[in-house]
Amino acid sequence: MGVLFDRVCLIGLGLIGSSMARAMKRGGLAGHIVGAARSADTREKSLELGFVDSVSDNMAEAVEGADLIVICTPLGAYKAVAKAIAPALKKGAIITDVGSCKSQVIADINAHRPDGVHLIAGHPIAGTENSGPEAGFAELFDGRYVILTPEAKADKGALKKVEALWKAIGSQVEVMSPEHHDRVLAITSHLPHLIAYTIVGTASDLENQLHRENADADDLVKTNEVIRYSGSGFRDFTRIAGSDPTMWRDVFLTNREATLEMLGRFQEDLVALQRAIRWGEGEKLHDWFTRTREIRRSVVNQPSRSPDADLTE
Ligand SMILES: NC(=O)c1ccc[n+]([C@@H]2O[C@H](COP(=O)([O-])OP(=O)(O)OC[C@H]3O[C@@H](n4cnc5c(N)ncnc54)[C@H](O)[C@@H]3O)[C@@H](O)[C@H]2O)c1
Ligand SMILES: O=C(O)C(=O)C[C@]1(C(=O)O)C=C[C@@H](O)C=C1
Repeated sequence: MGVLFDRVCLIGLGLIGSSMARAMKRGGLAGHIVGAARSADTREKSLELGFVDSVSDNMAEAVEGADLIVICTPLGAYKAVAKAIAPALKKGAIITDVGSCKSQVIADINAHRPDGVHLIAGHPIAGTENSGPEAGFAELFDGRYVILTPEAKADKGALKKVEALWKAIGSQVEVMSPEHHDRVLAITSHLPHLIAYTIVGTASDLENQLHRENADADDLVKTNEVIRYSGSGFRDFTRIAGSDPTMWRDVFLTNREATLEMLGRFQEDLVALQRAIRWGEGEKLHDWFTRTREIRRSVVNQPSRSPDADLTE
């Protein structure tokens, strides 16, 4: 494919930033990759792993001369990042990002974006529960969707370049409005994480309660029952619930409205199933589970997805 951007600056060298850097190195897509990270440990590790050509602890210095800037930090850092880099951005540079929510992100960046600097916000629908520079890998985005959410007035040339980059990385690009993205992802990604965080926390609370109730009994439960008796269904939830706390705190605070809307719908359906169990409505339960089994089968049969890589451990 060859070099698409002479100088790329990645801000944040965690799972997603380091995976993008690795994928760009694999394809020879960037002339020079500079990584900005606050911690000396991350900077050293990133150089050692070889997915960046240089590093800096100063975001403004790092973006100097960059043609593409990719913000790969948790969402709560965006405002400060956008403000810090604004004075150092080159005219014609393109800012993009990988954040899990889009409407707020665009507002945060636009508040400081200088004239003549383009913004094409984006979100790769690929990840794991791990974080940090060592967690990344070049294949993370292979065959996966990347959603770009340019504003209607966004520069078409800049959109084409960011689209070309993701395609060269091996992803499928979809373009949609930021608002639509945030509603879709609220149900397909944000709510599932909230449910996983809830169920694992609830199980742990219950376990603590049992410990207290049985404290003087002969059959005192000594080992961690959440771990000991977890079937693979519960283990799948614990994988998701092991995701980065900072990242997910920021996702829920950023995509508040859409998440609350989807949570409301989910609660209605949960109550309907609760009622079906109470009243012994087997047919209703069976119909519901038949429909969801079909959905599961169509998900794993999607040509662009490797069967369970991201659905189970
Ligand atoms: N993890 C996923 O599955 C996934 C998938 C798609 C998109 N995303 C999005 O990607 C972004 C990064 O997530 P990640 O999984 O790579 O996280 P990560 O924790 O692995 O990496 C985040 C990086 O940002 C840096 N950072 C944190 N706070 C900062 C601050 N205030 N200023 C500057 N740098 C800061 C960290 O030091 C780290 O290098 C998030 O916005 C997230 O919503 C994550
Ligand atoms: O596989 C996982 O661990 C993920 O949760 C990845 C996942 C998702 O929900 O699909 C998580 C957050 C992102 O913004 C994109 C992808």
